[in-house]
This record gives sequence, C-alpha cells and structure tokens, in this order.
Amino acid sequence: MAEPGKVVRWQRWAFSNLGSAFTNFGSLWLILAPLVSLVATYAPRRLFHTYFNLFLRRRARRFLNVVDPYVTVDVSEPGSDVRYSRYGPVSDTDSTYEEVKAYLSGACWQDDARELRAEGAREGDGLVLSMRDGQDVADEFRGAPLWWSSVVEKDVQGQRQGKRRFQRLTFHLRHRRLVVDEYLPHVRRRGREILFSNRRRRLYTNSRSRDAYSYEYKSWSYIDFDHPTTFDTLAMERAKKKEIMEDLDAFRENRDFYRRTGKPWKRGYLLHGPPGTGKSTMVAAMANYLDYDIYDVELTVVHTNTDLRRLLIETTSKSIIVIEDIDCSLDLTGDRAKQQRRRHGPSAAKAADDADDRPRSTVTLSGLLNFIDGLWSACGGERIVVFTTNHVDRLDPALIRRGRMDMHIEMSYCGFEAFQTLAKNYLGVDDHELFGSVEEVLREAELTPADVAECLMTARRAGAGEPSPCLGILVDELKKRAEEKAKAEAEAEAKAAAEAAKAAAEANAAEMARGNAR
Ligand SMILES: Nc1ncnc2c1ncn2[C@@H]1O[C@H](COP(=O)(O)OP(=O)(O)OP(=O)(O)O)[C@@H](O)[C@H]1O
Ligand SMILES: [Mg+2]
Repeated sequence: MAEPGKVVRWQRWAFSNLGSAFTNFGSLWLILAPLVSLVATYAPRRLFHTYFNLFLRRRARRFLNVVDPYVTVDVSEPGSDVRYSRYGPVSDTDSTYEEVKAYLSGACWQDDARELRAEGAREGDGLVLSMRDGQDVADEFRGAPLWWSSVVEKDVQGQRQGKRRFQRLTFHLRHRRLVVDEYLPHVRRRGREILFSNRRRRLYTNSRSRDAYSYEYKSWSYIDFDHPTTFDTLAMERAKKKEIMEDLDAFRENRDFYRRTGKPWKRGYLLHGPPGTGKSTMVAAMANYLDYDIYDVELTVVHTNTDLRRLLIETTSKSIIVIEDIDCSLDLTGDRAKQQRRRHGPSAAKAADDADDRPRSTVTLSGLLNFIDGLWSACGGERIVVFTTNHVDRLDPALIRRGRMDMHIEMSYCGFEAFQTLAKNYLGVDDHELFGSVEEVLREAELTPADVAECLMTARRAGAGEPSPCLGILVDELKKRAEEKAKAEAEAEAKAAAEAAKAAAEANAAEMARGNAR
C-alpha cells in the first residue's frame, strides 16, 4: 500500500469534485430534457430510436466518460440466506467479500482510514480491522491509484428490509484491464493468505467408513492443532535438518514450476526408523514450519478404495496427509494375522484375529497408489504426503519408489548433535564439561531421542533443574537405560528363537503325523 502520491492526490481532488461536474451536467440536462422529450413525443418513435442508436449513443457515452472517467466495482457481502443440503445448512461459498476485507485490514493500519471497526476473527484470538461505513482507503497497484470505500445501502426484498454492505473499488477507466486481470486476483490471493495465517491450524482424523451411510456422516473430525515442536527443538543432525527445511521451502515456493512442468503440486516423504526416533515429532515440526493442517489417515478404518478416494477428495490444500506405520496400519494383501505373526508371534496373531470382528478392509495397494499419483492430487494441489514406518524393508518397493516418496528420511538413534538440541530444550544449556561423558555413552549404546528425553526429564526432576547435577544424574540414567535396553533385547531375541523352535517342532510333528496317516 503506497502513501498517496502527487498523482493520487490530484485524482482524489478530481474525484471529490465530480459532484460539481454532475451538478453542471444536471443544469445542462434541465435545458435539454424538454427538447428531448418534445422530439421523443412528436417524432416517429422508431425513427427516434434508430437515430439515437446510430448517432447519439456513442457520443453520449464518450461525453459521460469525459465527465466521469471512473469505474466502480462492488464486492457485496454474501446474503444471509442459508441454503440447505440433505446434510444440513450449507454456508455461502463465495468468500470474495471476506478476502477483500482481509486484504483491506492491512491497508487500514497503514492508510489514513481513522474510523475502524474491529471484529473477532472467525478462528483464533485475533481481531480483524475493517473500515467503518463511509470510510475509504487508497491503494496503488503498478502505478495505478485505486480507492476502496465501505458502503451500506438499503436492501428491500419483498416485505423484508435490510442493509447490504459493499466494499466499493473505484479506479480510472484506463486501468480497467489491469484491475480485472491482475489487481483483483492479487487482492483475493493476498486476502486468502491473510485469512489462512490468521486461522488456527487443525489436526484432522478420519471416522469409520461404516458411518458413511448415516445421516450425519462426516469424513473428518478435527481438533485445533497446537503442537509445540519446531525444527529448532527437533533433535537431529543439523545438516540433515537444514536439507529437509530447504526441501520444504523449495516445495512451497515452486508453484509455478509444478504448473509449468505439469506435475501435481505435491511432495512425498517417507520417514523411517526405530520407535521413538521422532517420526511423528517430525511431522508436527513440518506442519508448524509450513503452517499447514494435518490429515492423519487411519487406514484400518477405511473399508474400500472408494471410501479412501472420498476421504482424500475432502482434504484441503496446504495440508500434510500422514499415514503412520504404513507397514502395519494396513496389510495391503488383507492378511492382518500374517502381520501380527511377523511382529509378535502366532499366539498374538490368533488373539488379534479373534478380537477383530470388524468388517475387513479391502483397500488395496493400487488404491493407495492411485491416491498418491492419481487425478485427485491435481485438485487444488499443495499437499504433502508422509508415510512413517519402523520397517522400511517390509514395504512394497512400488509404494516408496522415488517420485512417489520423493525424499526418504532416516530417523536414527540419538547422536551427539541431537543430544545437544535436547539438552538445550530440557536444561537450557548449550555446552558443558559433562557433555563428553554423555557423548561416550551415546556412542556405545543405541538410545533413541525418546529414551534420552525421558532420562533428561528424570535428571531434571532429581537435579532441581541445575545443569551440573542434572547432567551428572543424566549420565548415570543413560547408562542404566542402555543396560536395560540391551537386556530386554537379548530376552526378546531368546524368546523369538524359542517360539521359532517351538513352531518348527510343531510343524515337524504335524508333518510326521500326516506321514504316519498315509
Ligand atoms: N528427534 C526428536 N526430537 C525431539 N524429541 C523427540 C525426538 N524423537 C523423539 N522425541 C521425543 O520422544 C517422544 C516420542 O517420539 P515420536 O512419537 O515422535 O517417535 P516415533 O518415531 O514417531 O515413534 P513410533 O515409531 O513409535 O511412532 C516425543 O514426544 C518427543 O518428546
Ligand atoms: Mg510415531
């Protein structure tokens, strides 16, 4: 928004004097009107119309253009009429008025509108400033001066009387193309950005597809997303973090590139690593960095590919679509028991099968791939797809090939750089003489950032938040945790080996029994 310059001031002066021009035109019309009506009454009607159309209309318009070379465009407040669909009331879908108001709220701070109105933003705690009725603000676009004013007019519809509000844009006739082709789209775009940045972000989760047939079906329900993690607090090697942030920046800023090359504006990330290495935390950091909503897809409650498509069509632009634990959230061959057996042994598989009386999901790998690549992803664009898994080796290569999952990010055990971030988060220290001892423990043991974070919590409590005692306790805690983990892992391995031996013996016995029977 520019400070009105000399030209703008002159134009404003001319604009405010239009009234007197109209007055002069009015006097002229007082003389001309009886003449025109005389001719109109006594000349043959058709002849008069033909003469007017041929010779006078264009001149009359040119004359008007000289007297008033300004054009106005009204953006009116959506009506209060509520439309109903079979699912209930539907809000007015034209958001232009809100976008223009949001755009002008910036101008209200800077320009000379003194009488403002403040309304609570639809979401969040902010206030949206707008002009009081009758106020105006100046704007400038590519050297063209423009004025916005807030107008209220009486609106009579049948018996009902009400008020109708407009944001009225006034500009010179010669800027008509510029305004229509470039300025108004610019205003809408900027307004949308302002509205988006003012809103609270959301974390959506999908409901069971079975509900799709009930009257009040909603594919997604949401809560406000208020996760504190940022890339600053995420424990990870600095270089890796920087690479991911640069990748996200490039994605966000390259709308035109995606358009030019005919690629849908989406990017896929595969986060893999052991439990507790920060995969879910990374998704939150990404959402906070980009200011996007999150759609957390629970595939196990989606029954068919059609349900999946319906779900995804309802996601909005500027969002991250996450499928957590892709390897076990859905067995893409439909054999859930096999997954359980692989993870926890045969008895767990049987228990899972018995407990699970839900209708089987028939979502297939091709359904999922169509969602990643298919036409829907071109609708609206600007979506990020994230898969997380603990076992990257178990995934179908088709699912994670480059182009689908553009970046594979390994989330690994806590290294020293990651520890430095955690120490800063939990104890507020950047460096300390005991850091060397911590580094030694971390080099020896495979501890996840979640393990280290937990030890830091314990140490913080026991050391009353003082760095030196806390770090001393931390070293002991980390050693203890490393021993516990090693012991638990050895036990799990021995148990798995015993189960495998037992299963092999059972299979052998069954084989022998079959042989005897024959
Ligand atoms: N890289 C990290 N940076 C900061 N905190 C972390 C990190 N990794 C783990 N944490 C801490 O550990 C907790 C668990 O981490 P998170 O849920 O992100 O792990 P995950 O990799 O998603 O595990 P899972 O595979 O079990 O889903 C987090 O709430 C966070 O406090
Ligand atoms: Mg997780």
